[in-house]
Amino acid sequence: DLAGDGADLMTFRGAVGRFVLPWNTSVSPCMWPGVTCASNRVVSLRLPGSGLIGQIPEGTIGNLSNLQTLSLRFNALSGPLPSDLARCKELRNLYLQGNRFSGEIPAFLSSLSSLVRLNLAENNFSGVIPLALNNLTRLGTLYLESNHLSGEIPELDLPNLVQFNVSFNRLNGSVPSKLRDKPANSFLGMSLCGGPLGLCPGEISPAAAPTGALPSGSGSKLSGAAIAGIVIGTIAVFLILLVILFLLCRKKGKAGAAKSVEAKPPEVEVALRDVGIVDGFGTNGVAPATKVAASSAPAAALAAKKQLAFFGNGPKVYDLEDLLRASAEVLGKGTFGTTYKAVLETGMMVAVKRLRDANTPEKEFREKIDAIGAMNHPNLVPLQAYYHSKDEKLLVYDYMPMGSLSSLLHGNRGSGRTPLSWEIRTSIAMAAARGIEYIHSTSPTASHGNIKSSNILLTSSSEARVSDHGLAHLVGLSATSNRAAGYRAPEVTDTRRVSQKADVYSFGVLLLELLTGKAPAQALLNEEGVDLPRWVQSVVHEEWTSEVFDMELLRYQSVEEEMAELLQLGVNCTAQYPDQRPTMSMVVAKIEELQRSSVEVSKE
Ligand SMILES: Nc1ncnc2c1ncn2[C@@H]1O[C@H](COP(=O)(O)OP(=O)(O)OP(=O)(O)O)[C@@H](O)[C@H]1O
Repeated sequence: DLAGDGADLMTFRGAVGRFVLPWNTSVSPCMWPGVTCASNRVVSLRLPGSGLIGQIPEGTIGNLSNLQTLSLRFNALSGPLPSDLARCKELRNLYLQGNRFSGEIPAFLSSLSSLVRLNLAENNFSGVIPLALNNLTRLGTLYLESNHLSGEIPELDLPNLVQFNVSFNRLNGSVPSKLRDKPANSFLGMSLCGGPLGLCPGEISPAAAPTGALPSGSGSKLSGAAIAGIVIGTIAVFLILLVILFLLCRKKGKAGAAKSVEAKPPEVEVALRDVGIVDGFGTNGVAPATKVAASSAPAAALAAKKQLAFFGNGPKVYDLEDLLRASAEVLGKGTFGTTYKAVLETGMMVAVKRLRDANTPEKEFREKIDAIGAMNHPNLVPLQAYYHSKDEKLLVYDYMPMGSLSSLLHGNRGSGRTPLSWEIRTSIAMAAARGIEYIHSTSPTASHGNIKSSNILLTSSSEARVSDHGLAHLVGLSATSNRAAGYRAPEVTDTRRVSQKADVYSFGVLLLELLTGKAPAQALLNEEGVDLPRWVQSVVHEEWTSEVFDMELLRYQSVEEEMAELLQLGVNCTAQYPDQRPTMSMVVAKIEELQRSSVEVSKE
């Protein structure tokens, strides 16, 4: 049980990390840095580069029988591996690279049949590579480089092996047939032969073999005319493809422009007032394509009487009249109404949200909006001002020029796309988590109520900020607001009563979205999306395969553990029962830890 796991971990700490592991027995082991639990057992222990030193005793980690991931890479651990590690039958990932482990590669490793990743590189292991590793039929990664292994490489036949390296050992002989598709840099620093390393002495090249299946040059020489035909044909096909591509791009460009969230300025400039705001002409719809009649005199008089209410002590650089004169462009239509980008005559840009169906009584509205306006945090989109009348409610926010995380992740997946790096993704996760943590810190019942990727907006320097805070409570989300469906915690039946733990659930979905690149159910207009928590868990249940991650993250091999941990955090946040989910403060602490460890890895 968990208490037993905790005691074993403390013994482990006493032996190899007494002064470096800040584990506190007054809290659950699941809260200790590096420890992850599931179903009340420790399932992963990740202590990369933590200053651990010495030999791991028996009866410590070996007792963690539910362990799936053990990462002790880049420490100063030495001696043989404890033999009771053989009892960790659930182990999938074993990262021990960069230590001083010695002795033979233990035979028991071959009995850990769940292993998917095994990394023993950069240690002092000696002896031969055991043939019994062939029992590990799920193995996808086998890294053994920079040890003192000797003898020939055995006939390894691992159907799922993708990553393989035995460089810089003392191996000899030839590369076994089933490993000949691996690149030459899997076998560096030794005098091996065969496969990618060239022919072994006495070996005949398959191409030179008289009955070789591959066509060899001399027998099938092409005539000059045939070659010319092929060249001309290829060029013609290429040109046709180019024309098709060009036509497709043009078509897509046109369609995209109509749909785009970050729409181009409309051809005919429309003032905010012209969409019917304040003077009551409009229907809260999309900006008309052509300029509509100038506002009527009564409307102007109304506007003159009414004023914007500003928050904060900064200079009030515009008034309602300036705002109504600003040129407007629809950014999108959301749950609460339509949002416009307004460019004031001074060139200042703001986002104006025109609330739909906001028939909250004035007093209550003002109280709630004052509370929203008083929120001040670097990871929240600041509410600058608001306007309230019986028929019209406007909220004026800072304009976020880089748009939303949703459009960044799912918009423009074509060739012109700039991939979202691991660093940007983690910093967005960090910023969003801090924004939500701040909201939760304002009162024990305070929540955002509508966390999703279209409500995470980015500043010009790609810093993320949470938007729409407080609106779910101000206006009340309609149960039919489907775009939030994929983010909604299972226990939420009344969308006005959203708890902090429901925000954690939505944030978990957002994390999974960031890592997989997939949109949750109904998050995108006209697209299906997937039930992300269920999908991730089904893939992960099979194996921690890289398939679950966004293709754009696959090049960040060095931080694959951090990625897996962030994914696990997303899974934990989307636990079915609210009290099994972490708090936002715990989430923030975990992401901070992962960010630190990513930076350390990148320095290695
Ligand atoms: N302050 C802002 N700066 C820049 N763009 C914004 C701003 N606020 C909203 N947007 C953009 O306007 C679009 C519409 O936003 P809006 O908040 O009205 O709807 P939503 O986020 O799609 O859904 P919901 O209303 O449920 O939050 C969003 O896609 C977002 O990118």
